[in-house]
Amino acid sequence: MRSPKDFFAPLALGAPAPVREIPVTPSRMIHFFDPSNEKMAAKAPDIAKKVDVLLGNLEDAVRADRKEAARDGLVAIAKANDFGKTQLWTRVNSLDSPWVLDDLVTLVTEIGDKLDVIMVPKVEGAQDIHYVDRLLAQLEARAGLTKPLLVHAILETASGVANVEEIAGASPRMQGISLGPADLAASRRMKTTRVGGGHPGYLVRTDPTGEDLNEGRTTYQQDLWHYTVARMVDACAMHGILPYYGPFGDIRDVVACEDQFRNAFLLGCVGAWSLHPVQIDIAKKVFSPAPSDVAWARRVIAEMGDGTGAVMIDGKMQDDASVKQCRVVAELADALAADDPQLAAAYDAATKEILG
Ligand SMILES: CC(=O)SCCNC(=O)CCNC(=O)[C@H](O)C(C)(C)COP(=O)(O)OP(=O)(O)OC[C@H]1O[C@@H](n2cnc3c(N)ncnc32)[C@H](O)[C@@H]1OP(=O)(O)O
Ligand SMILES: O=CC(=O)O
Ligand SMILES: [Mg+2]
Repeated sequence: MRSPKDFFAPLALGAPAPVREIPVTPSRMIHFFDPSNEKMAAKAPDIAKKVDVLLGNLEDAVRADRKEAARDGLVAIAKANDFGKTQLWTRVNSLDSPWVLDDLVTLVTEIGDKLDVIMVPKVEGAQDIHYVDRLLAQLEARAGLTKPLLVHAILETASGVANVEEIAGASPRMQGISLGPADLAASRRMKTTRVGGGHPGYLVRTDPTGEDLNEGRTTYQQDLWHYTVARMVDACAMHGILPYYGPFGDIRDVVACEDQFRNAFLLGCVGAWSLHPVQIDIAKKVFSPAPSDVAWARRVIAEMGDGTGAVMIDGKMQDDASVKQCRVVAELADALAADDPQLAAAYDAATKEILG
């Protein structure tokens, strides 16, 4: 464990100083693509215009015999394109794999100036972040980088969940954490066979209404991921980093995907992964606050004046605590609207309707 006095000191001579605040730029969807897949790679520059984050995936879902091709493909794409405000991230192979060392050495030295965040899978504890932290500092120094790379952990092992608070605070590079429900289910020996989402067998049932135990008993499907997402959100908020829902594997089921993303949004997540182009707009819609919520938040803020005391608005009591919630929504809306004239117009129109 680093002494608090040294927390913000560079970990290698010549490495850039770590950031003190994690930049809060839009990251509603982290769009995954396989840089070794020629069709997907060809689409990457166009997709980059529609997403907040483009992520070149080198880990699971890339065939073992395509790992080098994926790494080289990402280097080529990054060198050939300027993605403007769209962030470029990568997911490297896991720390126990034969590929990760070359992933990190190649990516940082070849395209370290183009990359924003390195996603590290299957993080078990702070020790994994410490390893990556030092190695990145050495590589940044070698590459002469002036901006430090940030690190994003995937929460997808039972041990990672048990240690999530120390992972979130392990390094000033920690940008955020994503839930990885597929590997987490396997690690926990859950009996699901899916990539994220719910399960019809995970339910509660109302009490019996008579002798027949099967008669008139409504069941309600429960959210398998509630506990982990909530715990991850708290760990991230405690350390000033950003929480994300991860993958939703049933690409066809755009309805349940939207539900899962919205649960995460309401609990505090800032984004989710898009695995297929069809999931990009779902994430954009869900992780941008609804115009009616923004209008309401702006109204509460306006009516609360200096933000203290209590007022009644449409029969609902508002005070210091609700105005703080409203500020979260209004500030997110302002940040997203700054780069999106259509969203800005929708927010202003809804606000005008209720504030005049
Ligand atoms: C548990 C985890 O680790 S999740 C994270 C790892 N998984 C991933 O990254 C998966 C990424 N996505 C994919 O591999 C693919 O989307 C799949 C396998 C799910 C589906 O692929 P396909 O069967 O080709 O889907 P589909 O036929 O609907 O694709 C339509 C078009 O979109 C393209 N496409 C599909 N996914 C993507 C993507 N993520 N990015 C860019 N283009 C894509 C396809 O190449 C195809 O192009 P074409 O019209 O020129 O042929
Ligand atoms: O990597 C993601 C997961 O769900 O596993
Ligand atoms: Mg995984």
